[in-house]
Amino acid sequence: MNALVTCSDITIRFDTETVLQHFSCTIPEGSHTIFKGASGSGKSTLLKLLLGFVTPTEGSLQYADGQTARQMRSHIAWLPQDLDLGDGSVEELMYRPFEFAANQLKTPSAETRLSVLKKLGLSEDTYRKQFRDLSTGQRQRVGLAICHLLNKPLLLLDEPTSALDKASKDRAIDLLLAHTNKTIISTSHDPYWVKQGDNIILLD
Ligand SMILES: Nc1ncnc2c1ncn2[C@@H]1O[C@H](COP(=O)(O)OP(=O)(O)OP(=O)(O)O)[C@@H](O)[C@H]1O
Repeated sequence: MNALVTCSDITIRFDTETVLQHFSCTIPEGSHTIFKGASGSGKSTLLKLLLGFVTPTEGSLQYADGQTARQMRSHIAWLPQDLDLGDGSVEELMYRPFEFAANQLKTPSAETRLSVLKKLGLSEDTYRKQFRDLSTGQRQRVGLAICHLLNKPLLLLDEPTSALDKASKDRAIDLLLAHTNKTIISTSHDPYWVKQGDNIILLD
């Protein structure tokens, strides 16, 4: 498989803290790559590097087609940890990402949005609720539903199963991982999710 992204000898330093040092990796196109490591090892920072939100102190990051991380953003669906979509109902907030010009043509119907939520085990009642009133696991599933509906070639998922029970994890795996030709890069401590990866990168 061709490399979608290559990290070469990357060091990331915040003030006096060195989060990553001389870190290199290759992420094949079409892989499910998982960054696995202890809390504080730099997993979320790596996803932010891939999004261009963090700049390496040393080293370089290259996407296959010569695009910068910032240019790649329109091809990426990102699920951050502790997703907070702000005020509004799930119904309203699921529209928001489709207001951006790059996503407008993909705007899903209410029927499609509901059907994806149901595939993740959420009900119509959840769809009508205020996002801020949802449990952490329900929020996480709304985020996964949005990532799925955005239908981007690259998914970045930060601890996507941290608040999910086994049945919800299985639904997320069926929706996002089964029969896909996308590249998925996730971070996880969860052995059940890590089993789904085909390129596991351990961080010290
Ligand atoms: N913008 C920032 N400024 C200063 N320090 C930061 C910044 N972002 C991350 N860090 C530090 O970098 C280290 C790694 O953070 P990161 O969130 O990448 O870890 P993680 O492996 O994802 O952890 P967890 O599994 O707990 O989510 C932490 O010590 C964190 O405090």
